[in-house]
Amino acid sequence: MASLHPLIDNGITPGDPNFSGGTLSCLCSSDPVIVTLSSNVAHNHACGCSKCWKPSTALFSIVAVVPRDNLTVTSHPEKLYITDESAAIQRHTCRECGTCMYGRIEKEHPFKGLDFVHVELSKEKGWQEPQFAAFVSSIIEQGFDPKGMDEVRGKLKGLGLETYDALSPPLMDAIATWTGRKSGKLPAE
Ligand SMILES: N[C@@H](CCC(=O)N[C@@H](CSCO)C(=O)NCC(=O)O)C(=O)O
Ligand SMILES: [Zn+2]
Ligand SMILES: [Zn+2]
Repeated sequence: MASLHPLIDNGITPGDPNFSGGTLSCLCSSDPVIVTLSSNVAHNHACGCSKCWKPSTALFSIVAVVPRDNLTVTSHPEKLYITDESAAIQRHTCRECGTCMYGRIEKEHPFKGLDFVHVELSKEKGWQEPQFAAFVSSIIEQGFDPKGMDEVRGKLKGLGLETYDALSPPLMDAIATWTGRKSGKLPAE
């Protein structure tokens, strides 16, 4: 079967709960963009959506969040551009190597304040390991044969990753809570 993602194809290595951050580098062989994170990430997951950056051979991205105040571009910010200004998550991508260094939400949104990052861009060990697989059915939209979905879901479950066709229930509940409060159907916090 095609690679799910190189970080998980051969099993999942648990992260270190005491890990306190590190650096992400783009794939340019010279003058890479470097992003420094001052904390570990949270909600790390495999994402099958068409928008998240992933290695060209992988079916899924591995993407996590970090508070935006914990993220700084420490080298070559001038190489970054936003791939899709209209998307909720504005993905700041290296214009030379095409690597997404972080995704930031600027509009009103339940996850505003969190940046989306890819820990495979770091040499350090200890980042939170993937917790679940999201938007699994979305790989079909990108050309994956629907007949192979049982195998994909089976492989993800075998790795200990529960599979969802949106985000995980706690994240979907957080989105719905935000929406309910905004409309007034739920009391304000
Ligand atoms: N089927 C679509 C789904 C795209 C989608 O909604 N992606 C989610 C998850 S990205 C990280 O988990 C999302 O919130 N996207 C907002 C954005 O990317 O701006 C597809 O595959 O394209
Ligand atoms: Zn680059
Ligand atoms: Zn995604």
